[in-house]
Amino acid sequence: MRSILDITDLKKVYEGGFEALKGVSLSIHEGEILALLGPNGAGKTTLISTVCGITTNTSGDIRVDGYCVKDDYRAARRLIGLVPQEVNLEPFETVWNTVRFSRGLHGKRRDDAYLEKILRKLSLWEKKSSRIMELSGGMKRRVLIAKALSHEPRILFLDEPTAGVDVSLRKDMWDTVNELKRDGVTIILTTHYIEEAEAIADRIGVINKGELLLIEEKASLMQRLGQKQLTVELQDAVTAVPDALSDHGLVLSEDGRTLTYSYDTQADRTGITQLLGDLSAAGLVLKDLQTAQNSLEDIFVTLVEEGQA
Ligand SMILES: Nc1ncnc2c1ncn2[C@@H]1O[C@H](COP(=O)(O)OP(=O)(O)OP(=O)(O)O)[C@@H](O)[C@H]1O
Repeated sequence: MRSILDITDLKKVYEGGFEALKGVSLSIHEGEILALLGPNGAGKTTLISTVCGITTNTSGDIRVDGYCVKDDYRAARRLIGLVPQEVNLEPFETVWNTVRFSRGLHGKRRDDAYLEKILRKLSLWEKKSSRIMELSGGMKRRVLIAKALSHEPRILFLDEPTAGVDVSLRKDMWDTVNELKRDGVTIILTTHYIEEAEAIADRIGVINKGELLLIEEKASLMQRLGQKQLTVELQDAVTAVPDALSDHGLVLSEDGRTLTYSYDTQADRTGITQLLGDLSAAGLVLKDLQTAQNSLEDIFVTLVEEGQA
């Protein structure tokens, strides 16, 4: 797969000595959606800001389609669109002028047909003459995207695109992001919402305390780290897990009615057959069985906790 952004050993030490990025290396594949997950203060915004030239890196190398962000700033920056976390629009300006000025700022020739296409795609065409202050929060966020796309970038950074946005708007945003991907735009988004990464990302990177803990295909990550749980509902409550079942690592619920067994989905043997035999031999009558896959959230929490330990 062709990479469109290569970051090598990126370090950022802020004035005052705080080390926000401690040597991050990653490559972004052209056309993918990468979600960067991490708790508050992990370094996600710092990473985006250094790639976009808003802050300078202390050391390391950043190349956008081969162009060095330091030595070839203009060529590199032209390929990037940034949708910032904060809505930073001029309230009295119209939607149309906002995107037109933004295109001009990047030194691109006027192309009203292209801007119309972008506004239509983002369902903003009907609002092109409205002033920003007249728009809803969701529309303002879409204007930020239109602005970021105004100079036809190939990589779009979205810094927490759905922070504080209600559920239905969040889903709209995911549709928009997917559509941009279909148009060939490479997308890197940061998020606190694991469900967001789960819903739209092709690959997931986890950052904590300035370090990239992992970067992996979503599907393989979930399969590799995902455990499954088998929950057994008992006909009659028990006060403790019978001794004969102690090898299975079962967890008894507080009401004594359910036993939970965790198993590795990748293992050759899950141990379920043995468990069911032992349950029966222990005289327990089963009322119901359920299995559930660990969510990305469980995986993420475990990773960050391991990193902190
Ligand atoms: N200008 C600055 N000067 C000093 N420290 C800074 C500066 N900007 C950010 N930091 C620190 O760097 C760390 C990483 O911040 P950053 O904003 O990159 O995190 P983040 O992962 O984007 O967090 P959030 O999810 O809360 O936005 C934080 O501890 C933050 O306080």
